[in-house]
Amino acid sequence: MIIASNFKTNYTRGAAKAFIKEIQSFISQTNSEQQVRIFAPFTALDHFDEVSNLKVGAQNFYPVQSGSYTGEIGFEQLEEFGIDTVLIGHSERRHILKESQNFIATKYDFAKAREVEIIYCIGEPAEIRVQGIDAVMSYLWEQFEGIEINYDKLIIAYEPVWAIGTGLTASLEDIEEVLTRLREKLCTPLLYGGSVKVDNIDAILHVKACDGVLVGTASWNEKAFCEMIRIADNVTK
Ligand SMILES: O=C[C@H](O)COP(=O)(O)O
Repeated sequence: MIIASNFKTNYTRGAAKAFIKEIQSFISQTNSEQQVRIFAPFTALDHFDEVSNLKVGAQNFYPVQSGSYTGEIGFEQLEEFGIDTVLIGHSERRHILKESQNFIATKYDFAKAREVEIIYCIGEPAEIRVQGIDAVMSYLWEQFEGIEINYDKLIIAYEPVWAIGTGLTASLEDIEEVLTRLREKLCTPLLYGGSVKVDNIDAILHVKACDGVLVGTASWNEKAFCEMIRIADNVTK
């Protein structure tokens, strides 16, 4: 399964390095088979010791190799550190940074052309959720506009906006219903994100169509993140 941590706007370079080192040694000692991803801030990107099933990725990028885009990070800067996994479409970029679906699709095409792994995030806000599953699915499918889903390095993360950083997790039934409906059209791994923590990860990973999790807040603690990886190791599907 895929167990991913998104640091968001947290962790200094030094703290991120210490975190990644601890996760690497946990994976090595336990021979964990999980595919672990850590999306660190740009300032923390670096060359890290090789642990085959752990990758450090980028939370964002500007869709250029390099150029005159003041304040942005292009692929040249990611390639320096061998970054080959990126987040695209995260709700905080859609809603807070106002990224349009058109711009998200441009970023997607750019990353796909460079053959990197993409964790593509989708999710509905609360006002859509209350309208029921059909409204939720229409909203989610709109977030695939311009996205070529037949890409072998694509992973989808379903993250209801109202569940992100709120402590409110979607019910297991809701997660299962959405992931099952996505599965009808997508053959990529499907993750759930939104207030995943040590106490609920086991149940979420047991949801039939769920191939892993994208964790924010609860992963910002080495011990808790290691515990989540350990729990995932005990889930057999
Ligand atoms: O990228 C991670 C998601 O936004 C989930 O964040 P959260 O675990 O703090 O709810």
